[in-house]
Amino acid sequence: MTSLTQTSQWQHLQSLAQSLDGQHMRDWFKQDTNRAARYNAKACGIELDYSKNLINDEILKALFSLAQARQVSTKRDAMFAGDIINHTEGRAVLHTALRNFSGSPVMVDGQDVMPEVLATQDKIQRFVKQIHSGEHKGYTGKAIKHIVSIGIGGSFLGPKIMFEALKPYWHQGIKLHFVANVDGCHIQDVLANLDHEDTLIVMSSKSFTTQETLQNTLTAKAWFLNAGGSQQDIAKHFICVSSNIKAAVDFGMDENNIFPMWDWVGGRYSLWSAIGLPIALGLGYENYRQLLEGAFAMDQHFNEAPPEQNLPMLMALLGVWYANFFAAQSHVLLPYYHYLRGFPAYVQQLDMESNGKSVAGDAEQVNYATGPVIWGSEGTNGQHSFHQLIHQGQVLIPADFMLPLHVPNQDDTHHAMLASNCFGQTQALMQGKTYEEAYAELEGKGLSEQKRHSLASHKTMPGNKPSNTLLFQQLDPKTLGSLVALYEHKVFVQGAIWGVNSFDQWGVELGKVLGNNILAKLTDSSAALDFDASTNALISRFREANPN
Ligand SMILES: O=P(O)(O)OC[C@H]1O[C@H](O)[C@H](O)[C@@H](O)[C@@H]1O
Repeated sequence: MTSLTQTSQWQHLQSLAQSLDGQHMRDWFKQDTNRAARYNAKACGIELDYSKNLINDEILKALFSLAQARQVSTKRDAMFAGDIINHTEGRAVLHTALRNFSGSPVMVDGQDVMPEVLATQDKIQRFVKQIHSGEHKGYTGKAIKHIVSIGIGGSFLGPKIMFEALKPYWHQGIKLHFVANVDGCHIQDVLANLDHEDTLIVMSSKSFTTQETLQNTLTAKAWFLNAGGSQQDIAKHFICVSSNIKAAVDFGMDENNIFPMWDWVGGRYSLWSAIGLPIALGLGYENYRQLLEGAFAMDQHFNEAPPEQNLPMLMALLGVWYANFFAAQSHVLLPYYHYLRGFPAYVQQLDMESNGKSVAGDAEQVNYATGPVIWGSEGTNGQHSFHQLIHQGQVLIPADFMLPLHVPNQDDTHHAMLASNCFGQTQALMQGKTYEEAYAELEGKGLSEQKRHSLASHKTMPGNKPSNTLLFQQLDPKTLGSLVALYEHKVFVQGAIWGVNSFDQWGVELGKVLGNNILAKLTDSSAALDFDASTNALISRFREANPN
C-alpha cells in the first residue's frame, strides 16, 4: 500500500486545508442559513451537530474518499466477521459479538462464539437475581449489600464510569465500590467502612496476571479472614471474571464463581463481557441489557449508514482532519452532565491505548500524527479554568460537547443554566470576538487611546475553533451504550486510516515488566542494582527510607 502521506487523497486534503487560510466559520454561518441543518446527523438517540467545524462539502467529500482509499469498510467488515485483525497478538477483535442480538453466529477459527457468550449472559442474569433477591447470602446469613469491584484499566474504567453515568437507574439496596490502584490507601479506605459479612468482592482481570489487581484481591482476602471469615466461607464472598480460568483456580477461586471472557475481547473493549458484571449488579440485569442493546444499535448504524450520516465515520474523519492537517495534538471531551464526568477518562484509555502507535501495516514507521491526547472534564467546571486555553491559546483543540436534553428529577433552572453554558461555549469558540467588537465595547470608559487599543487586543478572541455538539434525549442505559460504541468505532475508523493496530498495547506491557523487575530489587535490599544510574539512585533512596 502507498504510504499514507503520498496518496492523492492525502495531498488533496493538504491543499484544501491551505485553501481555508483567511476564511472564518462565522462568515460561513452568515452566508449559509442552512449550515446547521446540513451538517447534522442523528442515530440511536444521539444527535450530532457538526456544523461548527472547519469543513464544507468539498472537504467532507475528500475525507470520505480518504476513508474509501484506506478501505475502512473492508476493515470494518473484517472486524465484525472475526478475522484476526489484531495481527501482532494473533487475535480476532470481537467486542461486537458480546452485544450481538441479531441471532446470527459469529465465527472465530471456524467456531461460533455466540453460545458461550449467551451462556455467560445467562449466568450473569442468574447471579444478579440471586444477589438482589437475597438468595445468595454471606456466610453468616446476611444479604449482600456492598460490592467491591477490584480491577484496573479496562477491567475498571468501563464498569466504574458506566455505573456512575447511570445513577438515576441504580438498584436500591446495593452499593458499589471500585478499587484499581495498587496504592494501599485506596483499598484501605474502601474496606475500612465495610462489613465483611455483607460484602461481595468481584475481582476482574482478563489476564489474571495484573499486579495491582492480584495484590488488592490478596489484601481483601486477608481483610475478610482477619475479620472472622474462614477459608471455606470465601466462595460466598469472592467471585472473579477472567479469561485465564486456570490461573483463577490456582489462585483459589471457586470454579463456579468464575465468569469467563475470551482473548478476542480487548481490555479496553471489555465492559460488554462479564467485566460488566458489577454494572449489572449495580443497575439490575434489564438496565445492563439495555446498555448492550444500545451498543448493538450503534454497531448496526456503523455498518449500514452512508458516510454522510454515519456518526462514527464523521467524528473519526473530523479528528483526522484536525490531527493531520491542522496539527491538533489533543482533543477535549466536555460532558455537560455531572454523572458523565468520568467519560473523558474512559475515552482516554479507549483512544490513547488503541491509537497511540507509531508503526503501520507490517513494519512501516509512520511520518504522520496518530492518536491525539484525549482529555477533558465536566462542564461547566472547565469553563472557569482550562477553557481559556481553548479560546485564546496558541494550540488548536477540537472539542466534543455533550448534553442530555432532559435529566429526570432535575431542577429545571439548573438544567437550563447548564445547557445555556454548553451552547454558549460552542458559540464563543466558533464566532470569537473581533478586535472591532472589543474596541467598540470599550467606548465611553474613559480610557486613553493606547489603553483602549491594548485592552481591545487582549479581549479579541480569534474564534474559528471547531467543536461537535452531541445531544441526547436522556442519558438512559441504551443511549449510553450507543455513545460508548460510537467512540469505539470512531477510534476504529481512525486506526484504519492511520494503518495502525488499534488492538495491542506493547508500551503498556513494557511498563509492567520493568515494574516487576524493580519490585524484586525493592523487596530484597541486598540485590545488586544494575539499572541505569538514575533508576539505581531512586531505588537506593527508597531502600534508605524503608529499611527491612
Ligand atoms: O484485565 P487485566 O488483564 O487485569 O488487564 C487490565 C489492564 O491491563 C493492561 O495494563 C492493559 O493495558 C489494559 O488494556 C488492561 O485493561
